[in-house]
Amino acid sequence: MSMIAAFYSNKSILITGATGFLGKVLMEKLFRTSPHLKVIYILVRPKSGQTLQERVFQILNSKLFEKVKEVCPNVHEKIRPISADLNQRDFAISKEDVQELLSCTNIIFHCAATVRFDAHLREAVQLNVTATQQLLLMASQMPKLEAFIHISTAFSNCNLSHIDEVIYPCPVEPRKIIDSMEWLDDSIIEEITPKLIGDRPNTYTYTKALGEIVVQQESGNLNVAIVRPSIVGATWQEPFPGWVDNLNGPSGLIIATGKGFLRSIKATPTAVADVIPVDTVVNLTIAVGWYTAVHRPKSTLIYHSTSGNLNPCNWYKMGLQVLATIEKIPFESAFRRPNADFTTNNFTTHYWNTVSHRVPAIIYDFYLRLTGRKPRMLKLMNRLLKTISMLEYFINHSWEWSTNNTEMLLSELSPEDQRVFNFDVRQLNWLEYIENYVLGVKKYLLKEDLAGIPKAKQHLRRLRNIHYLFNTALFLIIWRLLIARSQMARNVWFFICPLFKL
Ligand SMILES: CCCCCCCCCCCCCCCCCCCCCCCC(=O)SCCNC(=O)CCNC(=O)[C@H](O)C(C)(C)COP(=O)(O)OP(=O)(O)OC[C@H]1O[C@@H](n2cnc3c(N)ncnc32)[C@H](O)[C@@H]1OP(=O)(O)O
Ligand SMILES: NC(=O)C1=CN([C@@H]2O[C@H](COP(=O)(O)OP(=O)(O)OC[C@H]3O[C@@H](n4cnc5c(N)ncnc54)[C@H](OP(=O)(O)O)[C@@H]3O)[C@@H](O)[C@H]2O)C=CC1
Repeated sequence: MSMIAAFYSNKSILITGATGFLGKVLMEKLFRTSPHLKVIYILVRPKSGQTLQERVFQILNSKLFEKVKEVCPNVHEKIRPISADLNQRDFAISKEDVQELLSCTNIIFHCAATVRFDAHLREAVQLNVTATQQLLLMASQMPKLEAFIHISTAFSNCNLSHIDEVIYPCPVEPRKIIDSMEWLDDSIIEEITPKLIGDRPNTYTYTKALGEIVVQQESGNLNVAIVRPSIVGATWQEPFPGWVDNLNGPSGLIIATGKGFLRSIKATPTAVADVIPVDTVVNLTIAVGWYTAVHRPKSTLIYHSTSGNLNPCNWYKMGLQVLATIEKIPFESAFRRPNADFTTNNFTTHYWNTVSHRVPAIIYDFYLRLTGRKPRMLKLMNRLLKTISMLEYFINHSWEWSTNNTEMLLSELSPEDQRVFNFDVRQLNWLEYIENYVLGVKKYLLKEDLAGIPKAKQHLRRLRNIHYLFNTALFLIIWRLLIARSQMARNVWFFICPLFKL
């Protein structure tokens, strides 16, 4: 029997961000390995016109939770959605719910955050700093609380090239930032944001770093730990390989590549692609909750959930495997034949963005107009290029993260726990993982049936023929124009004609 699984039996757990990518997998794993846990409280806000119940129903009836329903048939009775909005003071949680949370909670996993790179600083501070501060205040009033696990990011200190499992200071105290958000108007905040974030690329990484300092400064006597995942990708093994449910990180770019939108991206091919499977992050997080509660370390421990120093893969290898898999398992209705490459300097990036992205989009929009349809391709391409410009920072830098605490924790686990809560990324086979990731993007993000592969391949053959025809026609038009204007071209033309019986 797994000691960690047994630890969570009869426990009351609070997960923030449980409706997110990481939160869903965390909830699924807890229910599947500790079906006798008492309750999982999840802070949920109404979204896209769905009520709390509808959102929970949708999650529990998703493919991700299929196995849970076998081992924990009454899972719907053990999940307790609590209406909350982290944007509001006190999270807009009812007094009754607050009382229940304060009196019953044993473990907190704080996953909620805004992960948008372009979030306004006010929004990012509210969600990634102030909300963390407020949750810590709530936690300090929980008599039964055994551990508070804060999910940060390995990129919170991405302005450094070597990052240890420690909390680094920020130039401005979080409390001063939180207070200034109370009275500064948006335009002034926008003006000072570049100065505040300094050499960090966006408000996301900056506010995640501030959130860590708040955990350090405001945890009081709480038993806290911080987990820092790098680029969280699809599941490696459980509950099944390749599961992913959002466009963040590599997923969106895999789609853009497979659909033929993305033809080039500025990357450093040899840079470490520090992707970490979401189930690996979750296994580490659950083990951290157990270790923090049972062993009660004297200080706040930071755990890096990264792959680069233990089992490195680079962007070149990842990109090649993405393309190879798409070749074998194409996506349906591609705009163009998938074919992408990395650029390594700004000039070629701008050149290929014009030639391979914007000009084809303009031509296609012209075709849409001719056929009486609304042009949309250039707008979509520009949004994709904006997205890529925000992601490029992370694929043109390499970082070294130490993983002493994570490796220490792995050594503390029994063989059974190492099997059940496997976060040993050294066992990861990258080619297999990337293939399953692309397959998962097709099945779980694009909702494409594998039975459609022959049709998708036929569509690609058609696109190839159209591509050849277009290039041939373009060549002939240019050549005819040249012949009309150049004696040299005429001489060459009349020389080669008999050779090829033209
Ligand atoms: C030699 C061989 C070469 C082979 C080359 C082949 C290429 C292979 C590609 C695959 C490998 C490369 C992968 C690299 C990417 C990895 C970088 C990830 C870095 C994350 C590090 C930090 C990790 C964290 O701690 S949190 C991570 C989570 N956050 C994110 O990932 C970013 C979140 N997203 C945003 O911040 C926004 O989307 C933003 C700012 C990027 C764009 O905002 P905007 O409001 O303009 O657009 P949206 O409405 O959000 O979306 C617009 C449009 O784009 C679609 N989309 C959204 N995200 C992505 C994405 N990541 N990739 C692609 N497309 C995306 C979205 O669906 C929208 O489309 P619509 O049709 O309009 O809905
Ligand atoms: N994805 C990644 O690559 C990485 C993620 N992380 C960290 O992991 C954690 C989870 O990330 P991930 O799952 O990818 O992010 P998602 O965007 O998928 O999930 C974010 C979660 O936070 C919740 N949330 C956001 N705003 C509010 C709000 N105002 N009130 C209540 N809940 C809110 C969302 O709820 P709702 O569903 O209602 O929007 C959602 O459940 C974050 O702390 C992130 O920084 C760290 C490294 C990498």
